[in-house]
Amino acid sequence: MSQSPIDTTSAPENDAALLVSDLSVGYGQTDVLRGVSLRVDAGSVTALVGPNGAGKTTLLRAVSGLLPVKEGSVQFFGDDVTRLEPFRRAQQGLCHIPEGRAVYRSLTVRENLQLQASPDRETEAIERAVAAFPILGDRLGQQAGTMSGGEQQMLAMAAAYVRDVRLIVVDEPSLGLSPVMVDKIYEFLGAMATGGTALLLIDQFVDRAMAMADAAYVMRRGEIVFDGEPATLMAGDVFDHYVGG
Ligand SMILES: Nc1ncnc2c1ncn2[C@@H]1O[C@H](COP(=O)(O)OP(=O)(O)OP(=O)(O)O)[C@@H](O)[C@H]1O
Repeated sequence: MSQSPIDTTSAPENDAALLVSDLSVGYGQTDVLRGVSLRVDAGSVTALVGPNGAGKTTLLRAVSGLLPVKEGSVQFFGDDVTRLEPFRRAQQGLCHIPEGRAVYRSLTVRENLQLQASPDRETEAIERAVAAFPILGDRLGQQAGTMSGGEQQMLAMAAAYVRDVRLIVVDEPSLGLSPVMVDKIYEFLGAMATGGTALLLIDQFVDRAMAMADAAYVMRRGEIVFDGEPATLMAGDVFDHYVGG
């Protein structure tokens, strides 16, 4: 087990899709993350778990640039993006799928996809999204907010598919969905991973997340307390030890 110290330098930096080093982030005067280090290897899946309020969402928001970093750095495929605007990170191939159904509810499915697509590639984007989630093809003219929760989540996930994405950071993709929908979402994530896209995944369905992960991290109270193999974390009472029952 290699729960500490975390070695973020074991491979050349350009083998890392994401390299987070000694990150401290907070809200106002309150520090939430303290000295967090984490790496996601290119083309691999990393799962991040931890109890409620541990700081997982805060980490993803800092990675995609939605929260300012107090100390430490974020590197994306070898480039320091710590101070880069979120849209610049997105242009470089970072896709953040936040918790909840991240769609423009008053726009149609087609309009949502067009907004996510690269300029001049809207038609291709819609074709790719429909190939991934055929149900969206029947709903192109429908207001996104009137679709079911699962359909909205598919639309949100399709954002990762309509442009050239190198790393997806995804926050609780299966929250509130039926088992069938969760299957579809994981099928999609699995296909993205097989295609070579790196993933950083938070999910309360720990078994599902760990089943597809190459690496696992546990966060508690704003600090990483475990990093290692998913199988190690899931063996015996290791998970309970780090995450709590
Ligand atoms: N906008 C905010 N302003 C102030 N504090 C916040 C804000 N958002 C989150 N926090 C606090 O930061 C801490 C970490 O929250 P965060 O949402 O990152 O945890 P999490 O691990 O994703 O939790 P969960 O699994 O419950 O979603 C919590 O104590 C939370 O109350």
